Amino acid sequence: MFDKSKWIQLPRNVLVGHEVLEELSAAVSELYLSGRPLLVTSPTPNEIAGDRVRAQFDDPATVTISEASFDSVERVIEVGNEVGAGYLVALGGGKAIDTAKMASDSLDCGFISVPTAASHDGIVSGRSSIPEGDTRHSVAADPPLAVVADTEILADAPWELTTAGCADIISNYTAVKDWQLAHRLKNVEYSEYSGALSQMTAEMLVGNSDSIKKGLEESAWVVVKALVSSGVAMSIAGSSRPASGAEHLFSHQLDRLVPNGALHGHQVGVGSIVTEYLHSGEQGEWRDIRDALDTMGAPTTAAGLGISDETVIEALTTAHTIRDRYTILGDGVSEEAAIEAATFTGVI
Ligand SMILES: NC(=O)C1=CN([C@@H]2O[C@H](COP(=O)(O)OP(=O)(O)OC[C@H]3O[C@@H](n4cnc5c(N)ncnc54)[C@H](O)[C@@H]3O)[C@@H](O)[C@H]2O)C=CC1
Ligand SMILES: O=C(CO)COP(=O)(O)O
Ligand SMILES: [Zn+2]
Repeated sequence: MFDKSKWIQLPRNVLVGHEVLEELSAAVSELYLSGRPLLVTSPTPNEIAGDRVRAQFDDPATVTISEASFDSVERVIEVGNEVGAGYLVALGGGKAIDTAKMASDSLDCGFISVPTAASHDGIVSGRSSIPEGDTRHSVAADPPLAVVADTEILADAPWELTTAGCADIISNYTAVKDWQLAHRLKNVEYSEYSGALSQMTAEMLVGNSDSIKKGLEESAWVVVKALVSSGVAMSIAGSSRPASGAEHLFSHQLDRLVPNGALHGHQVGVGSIVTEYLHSGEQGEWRDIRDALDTMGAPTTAAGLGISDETVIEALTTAHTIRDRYTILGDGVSEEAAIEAATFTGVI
């Protein structure tokens, strides 16, 4: 008897484009939500667009957080209960969105994702990525009910945030390879649709790299569409596997070793160069990944990330411990192998 079943949760409304922020309340009223909106944001995004969001609602409440952590999630839940929030509006980068995403699950209310930077593919995903001590949790959470991505705001954001988003997408190449490897070696469930969508998203972004240029609003358009598509791949998979492999473990480890270091997307991009080398060797496609990152203006070296060579090696040799996710790092890469891979690829 066929007894497989699955839920795929996706947003109902996705608005992308010039000045769509002004359509936020219209997108919300389409969702038949009730109650008081609670804006979950961080200081800079609040300054940039907080008033424009608040102006669209009656009696909105605001909570400002400074990091993605379980404490921040608790704070949002507390404020949400205090003000009787009917739904959350997450305004900001990945940290504000992840925090709101997880809090909305506990508050049992929906949330709307309003990214102010095209810097990560958690804009749409049904996962929340929260560090805790020596580990990082990729927590299942409902995806946003709607996404409102205003390309004017995204294009005005510092350019490195957009190149970080590009790198987060390019890292899908190695994430999918790690997922396929785990499927072959560890019988991890693999979704052909999700894997293909994730890979195609990376290919399309690289194929459109000519239109990704500083100062062009069209760049924000191209990148945010890829971020949405990658988030959908995660929702189809029901895990972050299609967009997070060994290169993400490397980045999560860097976050522990160098708190407040480089941007998430930039770290996973550099990680991808090395893990692609580990997958396919000297003649493999690591040069294509490096060149694509370089063309878009994302870092390709330890120096570009502002970290030491030693930190890169420490992160590479310990990244496999961060979570139970089988990747090309297996049960650990030796120091010699890590130095060889990072040196050959020019990362150190
Ligand atoms: N849940 C998921 O599926 C995913 C989660 N993530 C998570 O997202 C986080 C990374 O997201 P980021 O956006 O890189 O970090 P972030 O949220 O810390 O934002 C980076 C910086 O950009 C600032 N910023 C945002 N919009 C701005 C604007 N328009 N102008 C000026 N400054 C602006 C923020 O205030 C912050 O200082 C990580 O914690 C990562 O693990 C990343 C990918 C997927
Ligand atoms: O960053 C992500 C995908 O780009 C989410 O991945 P994690 O589950 O590793 O946090
Ligand atoms: Zn990522």
